[in-house]
Amino acid sequence: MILTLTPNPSLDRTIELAGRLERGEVQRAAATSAHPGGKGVNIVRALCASDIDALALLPGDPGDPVITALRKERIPHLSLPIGGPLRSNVAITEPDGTTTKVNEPGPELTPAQVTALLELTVSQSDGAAWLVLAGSLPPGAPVDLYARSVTAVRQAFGTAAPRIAVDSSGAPLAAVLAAAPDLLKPNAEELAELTGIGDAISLEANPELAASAAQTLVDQGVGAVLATLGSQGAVLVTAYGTWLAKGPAILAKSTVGAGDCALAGYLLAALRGDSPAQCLQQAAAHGGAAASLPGTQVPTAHQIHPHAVVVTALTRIKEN
Ligand SMILES: O=P(O)(O)OC[C@@]1(O)O[C@H](CO)[C@@H](O)[C@@H]1O
Repeated sequence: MILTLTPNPSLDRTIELAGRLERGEVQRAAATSAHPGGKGVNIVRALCASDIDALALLPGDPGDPVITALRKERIPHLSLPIGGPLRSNVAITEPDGTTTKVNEPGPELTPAQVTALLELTVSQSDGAAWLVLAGSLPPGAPVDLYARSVTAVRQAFGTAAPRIAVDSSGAPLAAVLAAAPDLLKPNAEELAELTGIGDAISLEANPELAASAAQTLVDQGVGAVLATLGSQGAVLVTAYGTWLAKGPAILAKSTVGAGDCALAGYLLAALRGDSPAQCLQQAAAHGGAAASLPGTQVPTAHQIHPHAVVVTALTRIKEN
């Protein structure tokens, strides 16, 4: 089973425009949609679409639109009531795939609610294969919440603890490095910010540079780094080697949630015991399929084509 924690979930509203976004103008939406979101929620939606046993943990009252939608969509979840509304995030998409995203900060959690969320995460980790700590932290959550979660889960279960993946950004991502998670899933921008190497544009344009930035994280004790590089594919760096994946060119409809689907692809491949290169291939296939769908829609099995993704070993240090 794959467990995810999303401390700052959202109702993701997507507004599709028929033309370019014009700043300062009144424009009409061609279509709109709303889905329960937040990175860990998207990962569970993507895993369920591939028939993988998964559970999303999140704050949220039973009547909150996010929780209501999760129930309606039959997405397995456990929510912790917080006595107030979750946030709404807005994505505006243009016909060429350009997406403009505005994310709210989220509701303020009390120290007791943060503790309850951490305790729920530890108790639900019993028997899980993976725990994914995902997204930004809401106001009130300490910046090292993910680092504390890694430590608490490992203390509780020792060698039987789930492997732990982190998909976050900024200070919470930097703070978790000290806890040496098993997997990090940064995009190019997050990787550049975390390592101080290059920037989003240079890392996407130069996967070898992205791989060497990711290598610095593995050298610091992170188990593996899956770095998604937008249309340039993805790289995977582990203690066993470095691989680059490149999928066929796609017409992107919405990149929102594509990184989450890439991580879901990696995890489902890891769960079935695939090699690192195959996990990367599945990640790139999932991510590409998600980007070709509107909004935060997740792909189903027949929309995902791992064999169309070419994986190249950049370095191979040890057999595994
Ligand atoms: O504000 P955060 O937590 O960093 O990101 C939240 C978010 O942008 O991430 C998902 C896409 O990855 C969306 O479902 C959601 O709106």
